Amino acid sequence: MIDRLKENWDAIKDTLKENYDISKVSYDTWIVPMEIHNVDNDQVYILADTKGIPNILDYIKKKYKQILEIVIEEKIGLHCNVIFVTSEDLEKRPNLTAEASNIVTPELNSYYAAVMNANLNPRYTFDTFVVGSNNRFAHAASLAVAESPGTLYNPLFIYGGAGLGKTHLMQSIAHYILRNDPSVRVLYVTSETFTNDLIDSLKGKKNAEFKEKYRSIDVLMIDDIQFLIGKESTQEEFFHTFNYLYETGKQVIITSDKPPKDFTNLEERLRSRFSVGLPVDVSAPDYETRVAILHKKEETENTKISDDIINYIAENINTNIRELEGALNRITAFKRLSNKEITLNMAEDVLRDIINNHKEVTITVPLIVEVIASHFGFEADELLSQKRNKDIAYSRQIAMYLCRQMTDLSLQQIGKELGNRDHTTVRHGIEKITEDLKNSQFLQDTIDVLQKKINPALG
Ligand SMILES: Nc1ncnc2c1ncn2[C@@H]1O[C@H](COP(=O)(O)OP(=O)(O)OP(=O)(O)O)[C@@H](O)[C@H]1O
Repeated sequence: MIDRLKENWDAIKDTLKENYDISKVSYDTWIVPMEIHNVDNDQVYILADTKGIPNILDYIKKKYKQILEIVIEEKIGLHCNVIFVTSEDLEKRPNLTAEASNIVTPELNSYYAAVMNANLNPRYTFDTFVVGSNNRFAHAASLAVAESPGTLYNPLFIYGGAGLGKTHLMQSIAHYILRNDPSVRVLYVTSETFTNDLIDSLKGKKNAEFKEKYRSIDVLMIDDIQFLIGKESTQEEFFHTFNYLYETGKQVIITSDKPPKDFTNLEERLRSRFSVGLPVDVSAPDYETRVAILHKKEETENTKISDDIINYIAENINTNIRELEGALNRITAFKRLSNKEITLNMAEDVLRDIINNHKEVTITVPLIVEVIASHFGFEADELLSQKRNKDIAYSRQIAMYLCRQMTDLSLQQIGKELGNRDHTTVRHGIEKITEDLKNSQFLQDTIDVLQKKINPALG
């Protein structure tokens, strides 16, 4: 029977995803890591990943036991009793045959339920967030908002480059609020979900449902707002949702890859709304913070990697925390699979492609200029010169646009490096390309090709 169950395990998970109302984050967090541990007559032992969260097993049981039993019966005809176990249970009692007992208080239970309803990643809490010089201010502001939502900084606008902890910080606020009071209605969505919900509501004439979902809450968190900008009807609806929540004293938290003032085609009224609150930035962590993040990750994953490997990773991956974690994950997986201690030489081998890729993607203005000039058949010097020839001038504006997109430089710095131009000229160039992109697929394709040439890792 265990073989049949194993063969059908993926199909069982797919059915759960398709036929039961499980959010993507819950599915990815709880269902995906589940494995069959054992089958004893009609007792099915399932190994669940508790992510190190104490007492969560009871919650998993309440939520998924019954539906798993139904789907297992449907798929392989086994009328069974599902029992969840954890790897810690198995370490302590390898021949475990009785259900692991976990006591969960009603308060904890309501908190876990609220975390699920709000769409939160259980890992993204203040406890697991490392504070360094790159995020100290953003962290302090987030904590202040968590302590008194809707009163201090509204909206809180967290901005910064990819993989630097914006989502983690934003969700930490939600966890903190819910831990204190699980009845607070918190909702985390990406801009994409917001847009899709709006489109569905327009198609199905379910505007009332949409409004109910987005206006009946106390804390709304919208991730990566830059993807919403420029989509006019979505932007319009967001404006109304935002106003409604703001005027009724509810907290809004937004993340973005850039500050409000840099949204060139963000409607003026939205930009001024955002400016009422507090914009805080997160930047790339320094070496000490990178080491601390890696140690924190070791601690939460309950693994131990030698310090020279941790230092090696921290020295070589310095711009993106997601990549930093990816490197550590790779070492951990390698250690688990090979079942032996990893030396620095082995780690260098295992991480060679990540670290080399990482080295290749140091993007500078001269690199961007070089790529654009050779793509359009000019000399790099011509792009930096004062020549006003139409093609050169347009390529220069593309360079301004890509420098803004692909580096962290300010308008002033870009202007300086692009032949000592004024920042207003740079802003104008970026606005021109942004505007043209709205109507030209050809320009969009050109920009895509150039970006991949500048940063092959994007290919
Ligand atoms: N200060 C930190 N301490 C611990 N982990 C961190 C920290 N900052 C980021 N991380 C981890 O790095 C990963 C990426 O972070 P996150 O998804 O929050 O980045 P982001 O800024 O929202 O990225 P993107 O803009 O690409 O969505 C996550 O796994 C997160 O837990």
